[in-house]
Amino acid sequence: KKQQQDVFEERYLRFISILGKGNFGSVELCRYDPWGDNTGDLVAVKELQSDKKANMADFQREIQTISSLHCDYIVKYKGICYSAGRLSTKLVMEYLPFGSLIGYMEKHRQNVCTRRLLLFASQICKGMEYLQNMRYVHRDLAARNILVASDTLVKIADFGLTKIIPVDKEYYRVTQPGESPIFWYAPESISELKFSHKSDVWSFGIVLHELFSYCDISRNPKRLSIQKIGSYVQSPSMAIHLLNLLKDNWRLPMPSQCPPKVHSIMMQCWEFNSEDRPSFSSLQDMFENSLLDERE
Ligand SMILES: C[C@H](Nc1nc(-c2c[nH]c3ncc(Cl)cc23)ncc1F)C(=O)NCC(F)(F)F
Repeated sequence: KKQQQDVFEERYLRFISILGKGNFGSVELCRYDPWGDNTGDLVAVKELQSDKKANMADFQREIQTISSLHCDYIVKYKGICYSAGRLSTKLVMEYLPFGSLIGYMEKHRQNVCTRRLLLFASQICKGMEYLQNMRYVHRDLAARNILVASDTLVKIADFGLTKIIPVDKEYYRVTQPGESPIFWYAPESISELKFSHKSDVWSFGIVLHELFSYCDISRNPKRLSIQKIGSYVQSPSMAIHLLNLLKDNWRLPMPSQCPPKVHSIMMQCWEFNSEDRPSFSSLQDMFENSLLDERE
């Protein structure tokens, strides 16, 4: 059923600042203020950067995706705003004041304990479990696409690359790679452009590494992989080098002070064969247990 789309009138959408640039759109902080007295809500508004037709189809799919998701661990859809003359649609979402996980960690890493990292990990896992039950594959799960709602709540965002798994298949094969974040990609995604719930599990393992590295830029997956591959390698063959490393069982080095249980969970997410990786529901159980064990 077509969900009742909340329509936001552009004339009441007051621009405040640019929050950032996404896959093919930019997100602005606005206040929706119909009364004109600054009592309206702050909202995050995503609009298509360029007016390329191809992107418009992708953007419509992103709106379709996010408007169908209702989960505490996924950024909330609020509605759409038809821009002047219907030239382009804007996606209106809830505004999370604590910003992206990367920025939050840069600011607060001193007082984020292991227990809180495990809480964030289990919330991302719950969001991914919900996404899997809706037959969606995120395809861009990374700390840069996690938002912080409060000191004890994170949410998954940016559904620009999300695809629906067809009912008769276990995976989705994309046609063109685009500017792919290969350092978050499972081997089968690098070599065959195949994406599945199990390739999202691989990316979840990378997010775990980012979390337990406190999103330290000097230890981020891209930097650590390029250090291993050699920075002289140019991009198309970068993927081949990375794939061969993964075939030879190289994996990202464990973050310092990473609990052994979390180390083992990451390694399970990074099993070369997708069917050997855990599901998000079994990952959820592992977090329930390790949350109980973790003192602090
Ligand atoms: C392109 C946009 N970039 C940024 N967004 C925000 C942000 C703060 N608060 C927010 N509240 C709702 C939304 Cl949708 C974004 C923000 N902060 C810094 C950014 F660089 C974005 O969407 N990034 C993906 C993700 F949302 F997952 F971080």
